Amino acid sequence: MKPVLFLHAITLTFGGLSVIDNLDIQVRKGSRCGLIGPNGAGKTTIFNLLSGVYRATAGEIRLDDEPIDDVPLDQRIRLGIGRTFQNLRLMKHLTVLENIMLGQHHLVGPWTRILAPLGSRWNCAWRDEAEEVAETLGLREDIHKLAQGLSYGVQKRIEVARALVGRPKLLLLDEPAAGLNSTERNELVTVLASSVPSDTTVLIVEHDTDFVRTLCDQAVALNFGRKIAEGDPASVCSHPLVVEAYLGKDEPTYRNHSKSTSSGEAAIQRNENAA
Ligand SMILES: Nc1ncnc2c1ncn2[C@@H]1O[C@H](COP(=O)(O)OP(=O)(O)OP(=O)(O)O)[C@@H](O)[C@H]1O
Repeated sequence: MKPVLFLHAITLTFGGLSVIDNLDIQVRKGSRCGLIGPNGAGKTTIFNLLSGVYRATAGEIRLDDEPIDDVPLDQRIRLGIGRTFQNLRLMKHLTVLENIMLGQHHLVGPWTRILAPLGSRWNCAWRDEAEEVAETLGLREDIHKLAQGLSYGVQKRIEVARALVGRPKLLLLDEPAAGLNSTERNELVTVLASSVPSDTTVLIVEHDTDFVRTLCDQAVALNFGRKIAEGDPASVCSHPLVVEAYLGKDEPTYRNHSKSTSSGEAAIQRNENAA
């Protein structure tokens, strides 16, 4: 089967500095693919290449066998590429439902049209759809609350809902578990597993390798913009080059890798070996 997402020989340089180096990645349709690697490895840069923020210096990106390199940023959503962000980007003065509905702009029109049916009795297919997505992400009881008063975990789920309501064929989740406590993280795994349609392909940047092992069926590890391992998540997370990339060669008892204390089968395994 042809991959739904195909990156071939992707290179990106900034002022002569190579950030992504001759990278090949293929992702199967419907896969939940984890993208892991230490800080600065190039993970978010890949998302920025896919969503059109950056253009590769060389190489080719295909979605559903169509090259997308020339498609401008504001048209990528129409190709079916939806994303969330490492740092929350919600309209905090709007309600949960309003925030979610804003993810329908490419399907419905400008925000004045999207939000017009709120507070009215119109039958409105897109409002109903946003409410359904909210329900599947466990947001039903908060739907009319302002985003700004809600917990970080709930706000993270609103971002996922806003991306999902745009009916993406490729969903990019940038560190969905970052900043969540273990209860929120487990809830997120459960709602993602049940709410994302099986034919939606999901690429997940995440430092929390337990999260990746639980949710994903495929993983790719990067370091310095290069692929250092790929395959099933358990093997990738424990691959010697991945362990070394996260922990370094000479620090076997390291416990607190910068952004991800819980992360890392790699980290945990190394600690256990050292104990
Ligand atoms: N616009 C830019 N100009 C110059 N360098 C950049 C730019 N964007 C990213 N980089 C560099 O590219 C490298 C990869 O950054 P990126 O944010 O993709 O890493 P990451 O793997 O997502 O890291 P983290 O886990 O910390 O988010 C870093 O060295 C970063 O400084």
